[in-house]
Amino acid sequence: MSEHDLIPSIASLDQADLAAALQARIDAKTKPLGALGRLEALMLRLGLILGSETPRLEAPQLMVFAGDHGLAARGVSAFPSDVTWQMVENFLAGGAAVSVLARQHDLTLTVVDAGVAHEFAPREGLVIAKIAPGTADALAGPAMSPDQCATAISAGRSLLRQRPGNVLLLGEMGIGNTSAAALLLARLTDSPIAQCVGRGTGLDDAQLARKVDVLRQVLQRHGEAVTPLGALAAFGGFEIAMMVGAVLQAAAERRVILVDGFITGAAVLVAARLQPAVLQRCVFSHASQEAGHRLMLQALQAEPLLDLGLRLGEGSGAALAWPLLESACRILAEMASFASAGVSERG
Ligand SMILES: Cc1cc2ncn([C@H]3O[C@H](COP(=O)(O)O)[C@@H](O)[C@H]3O)c2cc1C
Ligand SMILES: O=C(O)c1cccnc1
Repeated sequence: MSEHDLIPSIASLDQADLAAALQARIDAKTKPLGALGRLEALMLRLGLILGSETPRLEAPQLMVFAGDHGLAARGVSAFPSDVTWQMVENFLAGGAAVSVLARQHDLTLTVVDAGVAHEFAPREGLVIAKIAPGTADALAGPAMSPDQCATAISAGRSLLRQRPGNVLLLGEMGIGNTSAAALLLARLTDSPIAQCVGRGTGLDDAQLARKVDVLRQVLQRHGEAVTPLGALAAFGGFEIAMMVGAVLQAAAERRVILVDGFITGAAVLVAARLQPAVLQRCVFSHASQEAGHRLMLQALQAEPLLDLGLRLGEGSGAALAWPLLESACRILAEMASFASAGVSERG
């Protein structure tokens, strides 16, 4: 498949008239100018993405992409790879953090096996789209072949096409995937690896130093992998590549993309390097505790909504931020203006 067929074109949302109308609507509401703070920027963004002064969020899809990483065998995570499939079972059984939050907020939760090293019994809420049982060790060779990378992106796009609604909430699970995300961040922003690496599932100081050392070697081994797709194939993982496809498709369909933490951010970074207008469709849920996320947010020109010290992933931050999007839409639609409520304007 050529890159042209793989990557949809995504137009820039330049709608000066709608932006002006939205701003006037926000400013006319019964409150001092700007008093709803960053919620006002969120209203503007949602209005522009959905092309309406009174945007409505429909059938939100929380999709958790899961995959295993060959590099995990190098000791870059505090947990063993088996936790990936065990947590997939936990998501489906309703016991994980993201399961609880999805239930609380009526979000449709779909878990996607993008490449977990485990055979799952088919059941509702699980999509088996396995590219392979885990990526290869990125220190020994590329994590995936160019073909596998293209297949994963394409699968992410078609999964999105089949889902209803106009909001995608991104989540992921994959032991070792903070390493893949850090590698992508370092390569695509040309940043020192030490600034991109964090403790992930909870490495101590010595383990963190070892992780930095392993990742530095991986970067050296793949010095030629400088394009977004080249870096994605070199570093992995399947769940990240599938999210790249889902993000591109969601953006092409003008859905709102609610981005979670460090790993989903890496997928958005790759997608944005392929199609910069993707970023106009994104809302960033939170600032993660993972070191490197600050740099990633800068690269994504993102102002996250929450700062709760989260470092979990799964889409838990996206699910927590979801009610703010609902509030933004309701305020645009339902809050009175000075004129409609008969409230005196500023003297
Ligand atoms: C029980 C458990 C539940 C999780 N839920 C998300 N993650 C998070 O941790 C992993 C990334 O960290 P690292 O790169 O250090 O392996 C991902 O699977 C991520 O979603 C979890 C990790 C654990 C252990
Ligand atoms: O920010 C995240 O997404 C994150 C941080 C640590 C571990 N897993 C995920």
